[in-house]
Amino acid sequence: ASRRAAVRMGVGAAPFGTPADFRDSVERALGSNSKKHVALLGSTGSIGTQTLDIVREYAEHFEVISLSAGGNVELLAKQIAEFKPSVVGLAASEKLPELLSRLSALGVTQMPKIVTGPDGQIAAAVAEGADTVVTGVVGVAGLLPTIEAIKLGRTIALANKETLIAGGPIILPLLDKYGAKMTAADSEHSAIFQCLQGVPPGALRRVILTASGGAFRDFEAAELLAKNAADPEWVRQKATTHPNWDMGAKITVDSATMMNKGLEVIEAHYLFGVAYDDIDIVVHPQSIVHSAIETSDSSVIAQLGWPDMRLPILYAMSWPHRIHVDYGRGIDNKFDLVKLGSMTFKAPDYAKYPCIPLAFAAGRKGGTMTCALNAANERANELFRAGKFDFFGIPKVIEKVMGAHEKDWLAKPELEDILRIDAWAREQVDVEAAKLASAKVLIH
Ligand SMILES: NC(=O)C1=CN([C@@H]2O[C@H](COP(=O)(O)OP(=O)(O)OC[C@H]3O[C@@H](n4cnc5c(N)ncnc54)[C@H](OP(=O)(O)O)[C@@H]3O)[C@@H](O)[C@H]2O)C=CC1
Ligand SMILES: CC(=O)[C@@H](O)[C@H](O)COP(=O)(O)O
Ligand SMILES: [Mn+2]
Repeated sequence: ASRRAAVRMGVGAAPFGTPADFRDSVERALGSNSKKHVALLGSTGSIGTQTLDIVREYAEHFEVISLSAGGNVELLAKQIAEFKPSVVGLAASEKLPELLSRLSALGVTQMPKIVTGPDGQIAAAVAEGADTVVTGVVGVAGLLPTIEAIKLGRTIALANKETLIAGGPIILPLLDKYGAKMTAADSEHSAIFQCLQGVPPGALRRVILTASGGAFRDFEAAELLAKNAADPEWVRQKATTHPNWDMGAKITVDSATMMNKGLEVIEAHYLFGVAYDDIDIVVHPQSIVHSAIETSDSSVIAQLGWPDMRLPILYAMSWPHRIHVDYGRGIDNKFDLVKLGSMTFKAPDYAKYPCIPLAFAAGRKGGTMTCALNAANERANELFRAGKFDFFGIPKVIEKVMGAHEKDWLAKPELEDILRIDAWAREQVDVEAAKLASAKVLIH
């Protein structure tokens, strides 16, 4: 499996030679006549806007072909005016009139083709002329557009981990069938991917996935329980603020429960073919070591840098090449170990973060269990942010949904099975939430 995954991700395909040869190859591949043509899903979000920062700064290497967004038409209109995509997807159909009037106010005369509703993202993903699809949409809403892009053989620069976690059993065979590549934009997986370049297939022994520890990393489990009982609103506010990264609301809460790390374990398994027993999690509060690998000869290789998502996004778009980045030009400043001074590492507390063992269990079970885990988490996370659910209720309800899914579990699902189980798991969360609410235990 690891050999197949390595080939799928093109590990070992990086150009070797003298630095001058390398520079030549970059210029040939990414020179002004050979840009990457980008379809960007979720252009108005954290990943989306940072992707556009890169395109703006390195316009000689990247060009936007299409954009898609949920409902932030104010920002979407500005992006259309600046990047002049040929296709735009807008999920919130009812906001089309507002988008059109904003475009008119901005003096946009070169109108893109605009597709609304769920088809909007698909239209953006398959837009003619795009070769690289950056998936910055949040949640399983990215599944269908990603599949359609894979069918066209496009490179998927994957930020939208939920799509791979829910759809891994169908996406991996599709990548093989259509010869499409998937590169990693998630910072940890970018680190692993970068460390793997030049590592021969079969020589990956272990992955060391680093975790910031999220919003509650400085609390003992009992202390956090007591705080939650006394002031759940404080816990809710804190859970939606990440100590190191400026990210969307859903992933920030996933980081606080450490479900984000659980999802990343499954993501690493699917991307790199690494067995669950060979994935370790280490809490590293500074988020400088973005992850590491151990090779078969016991060498440990890590990737380091300031916490700045633009670098992993850039590499996911420019792979297998590395473009020249001037200090301060788009990406964070020069990395400096002396300025950094020190780094710390500790083991995660699984009692405090039950989402991690749940994700390992779902991953080991495989098949549709990761879809059930992902959907239950998405819904529980949403209810928590809406103030309808308790922080500690998130893992409890996910565990219940996973248990209930055992009887319908499928090892080799079709797309229809994934969509059905995703919907079912969300409904189950609502059912469980209602029961818990009547017991006045977990809902406020
Ligand atoms: N942010 C980060 O640093 C990192 C994010 N990721 C992953 O990247 C993905 C995006 O995260 P992030 O950028 O933080 O999230 P945000 O919430 O900041 O952005 C989400 C984007 O998706 C759009 N969107 C939401 N729902 C839909 C829908 N149903 N149809 C179409 N578009 C939709 C939003 O549009 P609108 O706002 O217009 O409604 C927005 O553009 C997630 O899967 C996350 O796990 C991974 C690593 C790091
Ligand atoms: C930036 C990024 O890749 C996020 O997934 C980040 O890793 C979240 O931080 P945690 O390590 O707290 O989950
Ligand atoms: Mn990450």
